[in-house]
Amino acid sequence: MSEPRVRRAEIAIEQSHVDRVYTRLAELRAQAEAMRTKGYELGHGAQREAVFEQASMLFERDMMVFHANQTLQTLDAEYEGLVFGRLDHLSRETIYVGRLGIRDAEFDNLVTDWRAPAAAAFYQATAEAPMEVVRRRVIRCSGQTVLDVDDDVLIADAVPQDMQVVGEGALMAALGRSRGEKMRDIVATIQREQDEVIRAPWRGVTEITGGPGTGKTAVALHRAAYLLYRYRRQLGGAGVLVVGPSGAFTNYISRVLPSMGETNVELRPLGAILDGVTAVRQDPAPLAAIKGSLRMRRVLLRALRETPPGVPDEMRIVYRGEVLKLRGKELEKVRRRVHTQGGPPNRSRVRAAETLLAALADKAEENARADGRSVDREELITELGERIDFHRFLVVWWPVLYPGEILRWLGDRNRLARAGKGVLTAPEIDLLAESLTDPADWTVADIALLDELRVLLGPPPKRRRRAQRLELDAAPPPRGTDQHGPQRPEHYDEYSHIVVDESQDLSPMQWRMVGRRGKYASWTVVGDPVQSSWPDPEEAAQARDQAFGTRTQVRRYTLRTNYRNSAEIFDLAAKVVAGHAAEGELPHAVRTTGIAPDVRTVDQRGLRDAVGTAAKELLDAVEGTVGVICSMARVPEITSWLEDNGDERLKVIGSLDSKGLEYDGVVLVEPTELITESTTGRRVLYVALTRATQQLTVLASDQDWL
Ligand SMILES: Nc1ncnc2c1ncn2[C@@H]1O[C@H](COP(=O)(O)OP(=O)(O)OP(=O)(O)O)[C@@H](O)[C@H]1O
Repeated sequence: MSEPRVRRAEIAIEQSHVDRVYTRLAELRAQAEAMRTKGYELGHGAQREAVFEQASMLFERDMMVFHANQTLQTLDAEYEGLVFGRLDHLSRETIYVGRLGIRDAEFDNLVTDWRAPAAAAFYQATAEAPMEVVRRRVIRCSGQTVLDVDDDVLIADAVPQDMQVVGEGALMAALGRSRGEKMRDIVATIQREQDEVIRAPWRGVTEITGGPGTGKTAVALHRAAYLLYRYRRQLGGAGVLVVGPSGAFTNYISRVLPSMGETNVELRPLGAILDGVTAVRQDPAPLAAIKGSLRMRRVLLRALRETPPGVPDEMRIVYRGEVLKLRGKELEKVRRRVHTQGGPPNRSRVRAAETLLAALADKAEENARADGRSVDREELITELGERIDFHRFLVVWWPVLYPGEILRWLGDRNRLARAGKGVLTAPEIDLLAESLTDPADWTVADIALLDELRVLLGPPPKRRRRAQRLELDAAPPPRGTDQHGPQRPEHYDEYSHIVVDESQDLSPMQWRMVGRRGKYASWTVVGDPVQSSWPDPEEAAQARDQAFGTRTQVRRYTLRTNYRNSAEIFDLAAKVVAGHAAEGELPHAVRTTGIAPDVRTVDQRGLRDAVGTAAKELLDAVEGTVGVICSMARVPEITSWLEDNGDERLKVIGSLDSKGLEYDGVVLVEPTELITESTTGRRVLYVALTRATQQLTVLASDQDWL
């Protein structure tokens, strides 16, 4: 048979299996529906029964409905390409690999879940170590239709007469496909080096490093899905948290886990880790460096011990006809005494009352001594401690404190100078105070400070918590990959597994914030040191190790193949960091397109037209998305330039926000500006240059960046 006819025949064979799978899926769905209906009927019946019977019937109803709903949720996930692989073993046994396991009515396997041990050979078998697999086949579907098949022969001399082999390079085909708004899963083409990381043991810390486009993010997400499948009992209840650099990024990856049937994972950008407040604005690099530094912990601690603005600076109370008076300095001394005993201020009001009463007793004794009298201390303390005017004073003088409020105080330069004395330099104090004067709008770096303050202050009394919420921000916290995610208590800190993506950019204070959520967790940590924009890597490493706990075992993996960029594009990016990356730190790009990056010198006055033209050219040239990447400062301007374009595939994005994202075509505007905007500018430019899968146009008014 000719190659196209063989291919057609093989596609037809796979189509008939895929049809069986979808028929079975419909049956399972109908069964789950029926179970749910029956559960509800049981609930209605219960109303007529005696109380004891009623309770047990309602329990049974809840269990039935719960299980039915879970099954339906799994079956209803968007299974694009439910079946994507097939293994033909030496024993002539065949298994199909797919996004979930399905058995027929006789309990025979129709599809094996890709995470099951039996499917591991689909990713791990090679010609050198074939694991008894003669032929590995990737099946590409659209909806329920098989479009194509692609085979690898692993034991060439064991191919039976009647076994056909078609195609070449399912991976290359997948890599060449156009990109959409959201990242796709890679279950059909996971590579061996990636599979090893995905299936690594779950305990301790698994660290994944590698250059841009090596699939670190994809691997970390598949690992989360794998761990939940294999260790659901250990991990499922407490939950998995995935932390990404920005909302654009978490949105970009949001479809990957649901496409594998996992909805029980929370995705949160760094600006939305703290419940009740969401920040998207980034600080300029020098400011972010101050806010992220561990030194801020001392500054915050001192700030919250200061006298709150606006509290009374004198106390007067009448005791048995005599006025007892504490002046400003004396009150401050009392406040200091309470703080030096430690403990979060919101938990210290009782201690504050005791210390204040002791100071009043001292005062009364002092007065009495002058008149040659004596005072019964015990009596005074008991009597004043029960007085309403004493308590009225106490609540204003020792108010409940909220994180947002303390950070706002630091917008007052004098206050910040006192709190930062010997810790921050004068220029740092100027910069920080200025940034905190506009409190309405928190930045991403502020969130870690607010979270630190939350812990340092301690929880406000219960009935005040609502007020604290409003104090932080009225926006509801982002929850999970979708609304089906579990409802967890506020400031939940018992995740069983935490995935941190783009970890090279977490500041020490952010590590503390994330670490707090995983006191008992195992970790998957993804990063590329060469892409780091953090100025003090050592301090960050220290905070990071602390987040993991001291005796945690760390497993390290490095991915070395760049699957995103064409070799032509990556070559240019590599030039930009030459001398900034160690030998062997840069990955190897496997795909060539024959299209070199287009570097254009433009006149600054003509920039607007040049951007418009380049964007339009790329939109015409590629099928998927086009990103216009520029310095953070230029985003509003360029967005307005392209407003009239109207093509949904076109996005304008600032350099720092482009982390982790990718586009088929990229227009990179004024590369030198990316370098000068940040303290680690070359690395930021390197990140931006490695976002394109197919075509890259660089528009530069100078050649300094090269
Ligand atoms: N085995 C694979 N099969 C198909 N596509 C893959 C494979 N591995 C990676 N890719 C694709 O390569 C691209 C880059 O992957 P990913 O974003 O996970 O890389 P990364 O290492 O996190 O990159 P960066 O550090 O630059 O953000 C994605 O489009 C991903 O789907």
